[in-house]
Amino acid sequence: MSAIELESLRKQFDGVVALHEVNLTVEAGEVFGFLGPNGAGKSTTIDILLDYVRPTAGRASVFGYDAQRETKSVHQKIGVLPDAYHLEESLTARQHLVFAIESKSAADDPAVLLERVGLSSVADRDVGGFSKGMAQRLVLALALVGQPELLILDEPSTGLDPNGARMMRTIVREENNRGATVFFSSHILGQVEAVCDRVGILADGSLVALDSIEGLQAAVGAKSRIEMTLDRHPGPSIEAVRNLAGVADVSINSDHGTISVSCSSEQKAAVIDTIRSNGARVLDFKTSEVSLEELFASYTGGRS
Ligand SMILES: Nc1ncnc2c1ncn2[C@@H]1O[C@H](COP(=O)(O)OP(=O)(O)OP(=O)(O)O)[C@@H](O)[C@H]1O
Repeated sequence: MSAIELESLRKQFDGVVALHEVNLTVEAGEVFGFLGPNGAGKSTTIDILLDYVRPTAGRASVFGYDAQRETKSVHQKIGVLPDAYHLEESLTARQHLVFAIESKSAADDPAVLLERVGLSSVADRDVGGFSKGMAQRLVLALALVGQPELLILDEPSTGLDPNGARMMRTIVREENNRGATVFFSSHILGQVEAVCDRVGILADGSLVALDSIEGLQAAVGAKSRIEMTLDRHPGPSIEAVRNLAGVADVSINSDHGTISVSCSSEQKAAVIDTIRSNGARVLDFKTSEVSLEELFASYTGGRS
């Protein structure tokens, strides 16, 4: 059974088409990263799954339940960390959790949830005085109430420090290990790369890529990045490098005399030879795997 199914989903706000005919299936048990530049349509998709927004056409379902017609059943399956949330300033973190546990008729222990998100020491403070990161941790704890089958996390790392980001990754893995599907939108691509089985990239309301990270790397044919330090400007050989088969991207940093090339692994030697053929000496070079960040830019035209 699929956890999320979007079928020809379209949303138009007045003059703006936020989603064009989006088709997507997220399988139960997956950790799925939903990526896209600002305004791509990620929050709109999540809002449709929760029935906060109605689609113009098409259908969205969660574990077979129609998001618009069977909203209550859908909500019972989902724990959500929304893009925008409201906390009651005069209530403590523990009181928020107690309330959420009662309203979901769940059996969670608030102390355990507070411990998991690192808020035990501030459990009884009013959340009015919480920092952005502390509030974000609390909202994550609220999303975990009732062991939902599907966790929807909209930009979960917002405001988190590096320890908080690590905690988030640990929780995503723990939740997935107990069987939950995790659907998570993020701009912090390292977060997605570290935990996701598959990613979908949305750009201008259309899904432009859908694959594993390795699959995306193979699809753009650019698995390696070479950074070279040269003794002079590479001159016309730069165009020759750009034209080599298997080269996806070339950028020059004139200030530092460095050039950086994304290419297929087999073309690394050809890239260096082409630079040398123009008389430039390669003083130093290092190679690395292309990051998801670069893949993202290549799919979205660097819009984010
Ligand atoms: N209520 C609304 N009324 C009009 N236009 C809207 C509304 N909500 C979203 N949009 C438009 O729909 C498009 C998609 O917005 P959405 O918030 O889904 O993007 P996003 O991918 O979540 O972006 P971000 O990363 O900035 O949160 C944007 O052009 C946005 O301006």
